[in-house]
Amino acid sequence: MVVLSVPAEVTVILLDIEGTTTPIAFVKDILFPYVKENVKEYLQTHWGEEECQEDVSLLRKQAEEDSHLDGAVPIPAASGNGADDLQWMIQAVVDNVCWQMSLDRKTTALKQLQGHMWRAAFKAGHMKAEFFEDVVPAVRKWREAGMKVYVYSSGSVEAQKLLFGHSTEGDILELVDGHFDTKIGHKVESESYRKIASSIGCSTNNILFLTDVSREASAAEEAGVHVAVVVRPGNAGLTDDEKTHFSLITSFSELYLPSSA
Ligand SMILES: CSCCC(=O)C(=O)COP(=O)(O)O
Ligand SMILES: [Mg+2]
Repeated sequence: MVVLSVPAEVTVILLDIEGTTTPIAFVKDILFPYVKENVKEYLQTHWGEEECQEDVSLLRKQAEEDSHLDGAVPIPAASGNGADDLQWMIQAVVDNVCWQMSLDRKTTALKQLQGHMWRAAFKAGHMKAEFFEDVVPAVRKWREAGMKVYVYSSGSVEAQKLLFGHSTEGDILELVDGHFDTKIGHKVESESYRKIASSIGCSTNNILFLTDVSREASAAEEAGVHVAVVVRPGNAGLTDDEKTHFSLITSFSELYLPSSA
């Protein structure tokens, strides 16, 4: 087995979700279709609720910022003119959400609504999050060795907690010391990793970030974070340069912690 030695200065392991702890197929074939298929009904049912109105306001603000983009779908402000107006507005939100999802956008507005929609499905037991089989045993081992384990995903913190709280491995939320999402910044921006280190109370070089996306790995690396790119079935391929530049692992069991020897 290939082994990647974790530098002695690392005290925090920061985990991406999609393509790292969890198969991309679970996100693309289960989580995302659930949103596309149910968003209209969800909006119709929850429209009058404060949380839903906050989600719509955030989506509208995002739509304004996106107005220069090709194919962008605007969300009009409510005119208050009866049922037809409401249905028209709901349809605009549905179209906007579907447009964003067709581009796999990681906006906070989209991720917040998705998280709220998944909540009902997870809590009712209709969905269980999949984790690669090496994840839970490795995370337990790291924690026993004194490592802190954090999650940084484009999925909202609420959605992350749903996944870890309702997984095929049971409720594994207690294995995570904390969560970060795009509210701290985007995963392809190095400043996000500096902010995460500062929020945890460590230096960037105390963190090892595991991700499947090389642009995220580069951003983290630029901030001084140690990175390993995780190669899982179904993940996007890497270029030859990326394969040479980054440390690669195919399973969390390939990480060797000197402190756990
Ligand atoms: C709480 S994870 C849901 C997956 C998701 O919405 C997503 O965008 C995955 O992004 P990641 O940063 O985990 O690759
Ligand atoms: Mg990922």
